[in-house]
Amino acid sequence: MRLHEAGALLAAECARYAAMGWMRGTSGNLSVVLSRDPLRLAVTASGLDKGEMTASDVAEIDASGAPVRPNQPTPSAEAGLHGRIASVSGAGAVVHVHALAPVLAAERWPNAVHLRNLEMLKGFGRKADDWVSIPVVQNSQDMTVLGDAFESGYRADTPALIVARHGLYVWGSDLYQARHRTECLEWLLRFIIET
Ligand SMILES: CSCCC(=O)C(=O)COP(=O)(O)O
Ligand SMILES: [Zn+2]
Repeated sequence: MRLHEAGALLAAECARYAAMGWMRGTSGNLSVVLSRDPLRLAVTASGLDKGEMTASDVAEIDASGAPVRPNQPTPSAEAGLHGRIASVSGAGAVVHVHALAPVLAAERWPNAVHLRNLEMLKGFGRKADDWVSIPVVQNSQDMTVLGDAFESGYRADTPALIVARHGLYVWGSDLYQARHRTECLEWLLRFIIET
């Protein structure tokens, strides 16, 4: 996929998340894999209103989150974690939203949020009666620290990470699978808090 095509997809997806209230202010960021070897991702630009993105508001980064082209927008401050997640998991797209439910759940369960016996787990790629634990890591401004915390708790069957007092990461084979998983997991986290 070319960078401009990826930018158009990312802008459209951001508009959907913003409409759901999960990218308030300038929060949240998205990425999609452009190539696997070497790993290159298109990631949303930093500090913009994600509900107003255009196809040009995107940067190409490597696996460490470093920009690989001159004269492009500044990549998301969280680009390094996107690169790490895509590298470790093999995902084709990574979603980061600032929905409230994951942050509330992490306050209540600071190590992992456990889910079971819920039909919506099927929308997260699991069986309804699986035991599913969403890992929680402490927030950090250092993406290497966050990436190490992610990797130490990584399980291939659990494509999500809650960053305490910050937000939610979810990944999938493409932006659509990642969105469907994000929507279902947000529902599950809301359910577990409210019950
Ligand atoms: C109020 S948003 C704080 C930064 C953040 O957590 C985020 O998701 C957005 O950062 P970006 O650099 O991608 O705009
Ligand atoms: Zn964030």
